[in-house]
Amino acid sequence: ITKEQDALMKLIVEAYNKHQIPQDVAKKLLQEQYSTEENFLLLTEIATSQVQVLVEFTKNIPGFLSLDHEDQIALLKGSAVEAMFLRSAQVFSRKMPEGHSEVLEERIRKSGISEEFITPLFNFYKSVGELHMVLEEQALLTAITILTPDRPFVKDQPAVERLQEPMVELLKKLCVLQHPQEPQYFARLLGRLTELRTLNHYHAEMLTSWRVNDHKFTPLLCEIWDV
Ligand SMILES: Nc1ccc(C(=O)O[C@H]2C[C@H]3CC[C@@H]2C3)cc1
Repeated sequence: ITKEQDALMKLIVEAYNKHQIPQDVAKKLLQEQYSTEENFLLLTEIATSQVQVLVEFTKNIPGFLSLDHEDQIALLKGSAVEAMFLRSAQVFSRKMPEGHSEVLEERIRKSGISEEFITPLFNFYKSVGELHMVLEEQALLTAITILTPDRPFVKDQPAVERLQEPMVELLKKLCVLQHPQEPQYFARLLGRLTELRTLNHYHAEMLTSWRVNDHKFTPLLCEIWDV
Protein backbone atom coordinates (compact mmCIF):
# COMPACT_ATOMS: atom_id res chain seq x y z
CA ILE A 1 0.00 0.00 0.00
CA THR A 2 1.46 3.36 -1.02
CA LYS A 3 1.60 6.41 1.23
CA GLU A 4 -1.24 8.00 -0.74
CA GLN A 5 -3.38 4.87 -0.43
CA ASP A 6 -2.80 4.73 3.30
CA ALA A 7 -3.83 8.40 3.59
CA LEU A 8 -6.97 7.77 1.51
CA MET A 9 -7.90 4.76 3.62
CA LYS A 10 -7.47 6.70 6.88
CA LEU A 11 -9.78 9.44 5.55
CA ILE A 12 -12.46 6.94 4.50
CA VAL A 13 -12.34 4.98 7.76
CA GLU A 14 -12.39 8.18 9.83
CA ALA A 15 -15.46 9.37 7.90
CA TYR A 16 -17.12 5.98 8.31
CA ASN A 17 -16.53 5.96 12.06
CA LYS A 18 -17.50 9.57 12.61
CA HIS A 19 -21.20 8.89 12.26
CA GLN A 20 -22.92 6.03 14.03
CA ILE A 21 -26.62 5.29 14.50
CA PRO A 22 -27.70 7.19 17.63
CA GLN A 23 -27.84 4.95 20.70
CA ASP A 24 -31.36 6.12 21.60
CA VAL A 25 -32.69 4.49 18.42
CA ALA A 26 -31.02 1.20 19.34
CA LYS A 27 -32.43 1.43 22.88
CA LYS A 28 -35.99 2.00 21.61
CA LEU A 29 -35.71 -1.30 19.73
CA LEU A 30 -35.98 -3.16 23.04
CA GLN A 31 -38.49 -0.91 24.76
CA GLU A 32 -41.34 -0.10 22.41
CA GLN A 33 -44.18 -2.58 22.24
CA TYR A 34 -44.60 -4.91 19.30
CA SER A 35 -47.44 -3.50 17.21
CA THR A 36 -47.02 -3.39 13.41
CA GLU A 37 -47.48 0.36 13.62
CA GLU A 38 -44.85 0.76 16.35
CA ASN A 39 -42.42 -1.45 14.42
CA PHE A 40 -42.94 0.62 11.28
CA LEU A 41 -42.25 3.85 13.17
CA LEU A 42 -39.04 2.35 14.58
CA LEU A 43 -37.89 1.26 11.14
CA THR A 44 -38.66 4.74 9.84
CA GLU A 45 -36.44 6.19 12.56
CA ILE A 46 -33.68 3.69 11.75
CA ALA A 47 -33.87 4.39 8.02
CA THR A 48 -33.91 8.15 8.58
CA SER A 49 -30.83 8.06 10.80
CA GLN A 50 -29.12 5.67 8.36
CA VAL A 51 -29.68 8.16 5.53
CA GLN A 52 -28.40 11.07 7.68
CA VAL A 53 -25.28 9.03 8.47
CA LEU A 54 -24.90 8.22 4.77
CA VAL A 55 -25.05 11.88 3.71
CA GLU A 56 -22.43 12.85 6.29
CA PHE A 57 -20.14 9.97 5.29
CA THR A 58 -20.49 10.86 1.59
CA LYS A 59 -19.53 14.49 2.17
CA ASN A 60 -16.27 13.25 3.71
CA ILE A 61 -15.28 11.07 0.76
CA PRO A 62 -12.20 12.81 -0.73
CA GLY A 63 -13.19 14.56 -3.95
CA PHE A 64 -16.94 14.07 -3.61
CA LEU A 65 -17.69 17.72 -2.85
CA SER A 66 -15.66 18.75 -5.93
CA LEU A 67 -18.07 16.86 -8.21
CA ASP A 68 -20.83 18.69 -10.09
CA HIS A 69 -23.53 19.48 -7.49
CA GLU A 70 -26.33 17.84 -9.43
CA ASP A 71 -24.17 14.74 -9.82
CA GLN A 72 -23.59 14.72 -6.05
CA ILE A 73 -27.38 14.54 -5.55
CA ALA A 74 -27.77 11.91 -8.28
CA LEU A 75 -25.10 9.73 -6.63
CA LEU A 76 -26.69 10.07 -3.18
CA LYS A 77 -30.20 9.32 -4.38
CA GLY A 78 -28.99 6.48 -6.59
CA SER A 79 -26.99 4.77 -3.85
CA ALA A 80 -28.99 5.51 -0.68
CA VAL A 81 -30.84 2.17 -0.60
CA GLU A 82 -27.69 0.10 -1.27
CA ALA A 83 -25.53 2.07 1.17
CA MET A 84 -28.27 1.82 3.82
CA PHE A 85 -28.62 -1.95 3.46
CA LEU A 86 -24.84 -2.37 3.42
CA ARG A 87 -24.51 -0.44 6.66
CA SER A 88 -27.53 -2.03 8.33
CA ALA A 89 -26.20 -5.46 7.32
CA GLN A 90 -22.91 -4.64 9.02
CA VAL A 91 -24.63 -3.21 12.11
CA PHE A 92 -27.00 -6.17 12.17
CA SER A 93 -24.30 -8.82 11.92
CA ARG A 94 -21.68 -7.11 14.06
CA LYS A 95 -22.26 -4.10 16.25
CA MET A 96 -25.62 -5.12 17.72
CA PRO A 97 -25.41 -5.72 21.49
CA GLU A 98 -26.51 -9.24 22.51
CA GLY A 99 -30.13 -9.94 21.64
CA HIS A 100 -30.70 -6.70 19.74
CA SER A 101 -30.42 -8.26 16.30
CA GLU A 102 -33.07 -10.86 17.13
CA VAL A 103 -35.37 -8.06 18.30
CA LEU A 104 -34.64 -6.00 15.18
CA GLU A 105 -35.24 -9.04 12.98
CA GLU A 106 -38.58 -9.65 14.73
CA ARG A 107 -39.62 -6.02 14.25
CA ILE A 108 -38.63 -6.01 10.59
CA ARG A 109 -40.66 -9.19 10.07
CA LYS A 110 -43.68 -7.56 11.70
CA SER A 111 -43.70 -4.09 10.16
CA GLY A 112 -45.84 -4.53 7.10
CA ILE A 113 -42.95 -5.53 4.81
CA SER A 114 -44.10 -8.29 2.46
CA GLU A 115 -42.56 -11.75 2.88
CA GLU A 116 -41.13 -11.66 -0.65
CA PHE A 117 -38.78 -8.86 0.48
CA ILE A 118 -38.03 -10.21 3.95
CA THR A 119 -36.30 -13.31 2.56
CA PRO A 120 -33.82 -11.56 0.22
CA LEU A 121 -33.16 -8.93 2.92
CA PHE A 122 -32.10 -11.47 5.55
CA ASN A 123 -30.25 -13.56 2.97
CA PHE A 124 -28.23 -10.44 2.22
CA TYR A 125 -27.64 -9.72 5.92
CA LYS A 126 -26.44 -13.29 6.35
CA SER A 127 -24.12 -13.21 3.31
CA VAL A 128 -22.54 -9.95 4.54
CA GLY A 129 -22.17 -11.37 8.06
CA GLU A 130 -20.40 -14.47 6.73
CA LEU A 131 -17.71 -12.29 5.11
CA HIS A 132 -16.51 -10.96 8.50
CA MET A 133 -15.40 -7.74 6.83
CA VAL A 134 -12.94 -5.57 8.71
CA LEU A 135 -13.84 -1.91 9.22
CA GLU A 136 -11.58 -0.71 6.37
CA GLU A 137 -13.31 -3.07 3.94
CA GLN A 138 -16.77 -1.98 5.09
CA ALA A 139 -15.92 1.71 4.73
CA LEU A 140 -14.30 1.28 1.30
CA LEU A 141 -17.10 -0.93 0.00
CA THR A 142 -19.64 1.70 1.07
CA ALA A 143 -17.66 4.48 -0.62
CA ILE A 144 -17.35 2.35 -3.78
CA THR A 145 -21.13 1.79 -3.76
CA ILE A 146 -21.81 5.51 -3.49
CA LEU A 147 -19.30 6.35 -6.25
CA THR A 148 -21.01 4.15 -8.84
CA PRO A 149 -20.70 6.13 -12.12
CA ASP A 150 -23.73 4.65 -13.91
CA ARG A 151 -26.44 5.85 -11.53
CA PRO A 152 -29.44 7.51 -13.22
CA PHE A 153 -28.97 11.21 -14.18
CA VAL A 154 -25.20 11.33 -13.54
CA LYS A 155 -23.83 13.71 -16.20
CA ASP A 156 -20.04 13.49 -15.75
CA GLN A 157 -19.52 9.73 -15.27
CA PRO A 158 -15.73 9.83 -15.94
CA ALA A 159 -15.33 12.22 -12.98
CA VAL A 160 -17.03 9.66 -10.72
CA GLU A 161 -14.93 6.82 -12.19
CA ARG A 162 -11.76 8.77 -11.36
CA LEU A 163 -12.84 8.79 -7.70
CA GLN A 164 -14.09 5.21 -7.58
CA GLU A 165 -11.15 3.53 -9.32
CA PRO A 166 -8.48 4.27 -6.65
CA MET A 167 -10.91 2.97 -4.01
CA VAL A 168 -11.42 -0.29 -5.90
CA GLU A 169 -7.65 -0.68 -6.34
CA LEU A 170 -7.10 0.00 -2.64
CA LEU A 171 -9.82 -2.47 -1.59
CA LYS A 172 -8.29 -5.12 -3.84
CA LYS A 173 -4.88 -4.67 -2.15
CA LEU A 174 -6.46 -4.69 1.30
CA CYS A 175 -8.28 -7.96 0.62
CA VAL A 176 -5.04 -9.65 -0.43
CA LEU A 177 -3.35 -8.40 2.75
CA GLN A 178 -6.24 -9.17 5.11
CA HIS A 179 -7.26 -12.54 3.62
CA PRO A 180 -4.10 -14.09 2.12
CA GLN A 181 -5.61 -17.57 2.49
CA GLU A 182 -8.64 -16.58 0.41
CA PRO A 183 -7.60 -15.26 -3.04
CA GLN A 184 -11.24 -14.93 -4.21
CA TYR A 185 -12.26 -12.78 -1.21
CA PHE A 186 -12.17 -9.51 -3.19
CA ALA A 187 -14.44 -11.05 -5.86
CA ARG A 188 -16.84 -12.15 -3.10
CA LEU A 189 -17.00 -8.57 -1.77
CA LEU A 190 -17.85 -7.22 -5.23
CA GLY A 191 -20.43 -9.99 -5.54
CA ARG A 192 -22.21 -8.46 -2.53
CA LEU A 193 -22.58 -5.23 -4.54
CA THR A 194 -24.39 -7.17 -7.26
CA GLU A 195 -26.70 -8.73 -4.66
CA LEU A 196 -27.27 -5.23 -3.25
CA ARG A 197 -28.55 -3.96 -6.58
CA THR A 198 -31.32 -6.57 -6.54
CA LEU A 199 -32.55 -5.13 -3.23
CA ASN A 200 -33.31 -1.79 -4.91
CA HIS A 201 -36.27 -3.32 -6.66
CA TYR A 202 -37.68 -4.93 -3.51
CA HIS A 203 -37.16 -1.72 -1.58
CA ALA A 204 -39.15 0.31 -4.11
CA GLU A 205 -42.00 -2.23 -3.79
CA MET A 206 -41.78 -1.95 0.01
CA LEU A 207 -42.09 1.84 -0.10
CA THR A 208 -45.03 1.69 -2.49
CA SER A 209 -46.92 -0.81 -0.36
CA TRP A 210 -46.40 1.33 2.74
CA ARG A 211 -47.47 4.44 0.88
CA VAL A 212 -50.68 2.95 -0.40
CA ASN A 213 -51.47 1.97 3.18
CA ASP A 214 -51.02 5.62 4.08
CA HIS A 215 -47.91 5.16 6.25
CA LYS A 216 -46.15 8.45 6.85
CA PHE A 217 -42.44 8.93 6.06
CA THR A 218 -39.99 11.58 7.29
CA PRO A 219 -39.17 14.53 4.97
CA LEU A 220 -35.62 13.20 4.45
CA LEU A 221 -36.86 9.78 3.29
CA CYS A 222 -39.43 11.44 1.01
CA GLU A 223 -36.71 13.56 -0.54
CA ILE A 224 -34.07 10.86 -1.02
CA TRP A 225 -36.53 8.30 -2.42
CA ASP A 226 -38.91 10.64 -4.24
CA VAL A 227 -41.91 9.34 -2.29
N1 LIG B 1 -40.69 4.61 6.34
C1 LIG B 1 -39.64 3.74 6.05
C2 LIG B 1 -39.19 2.84 7.04
C3 LIG B 1 -38.12 2.01 6.75
C4 LIG B 1 -37.52 2.06 5.51
C5 LIG B 1 -36.38 1.16 5.23
O1 LIG B 1 -35.79 1.18 4.17
O2 LIG B 1 -36.00 0.33 6.26
C6 LIG B 1 -34.76 -0.27 6.07
C7 LIG B 1 -33.86 0.06 7.25
C8 LIG B 1 -33.51 -1.30 7.82
C9 LIG B 1 -34.75 -1.84 8.46
C10 LIG B 1 -35.66 -2.19 7.30
C11 LIG B 1 -34.86 -1.77 6.09
C12 LIG B 1 -33.46 -2.15 6.58
C13 LIG B 1 -37.96 2.94 4.53
C14 LIG B 1 -39.03 3.78 4.80
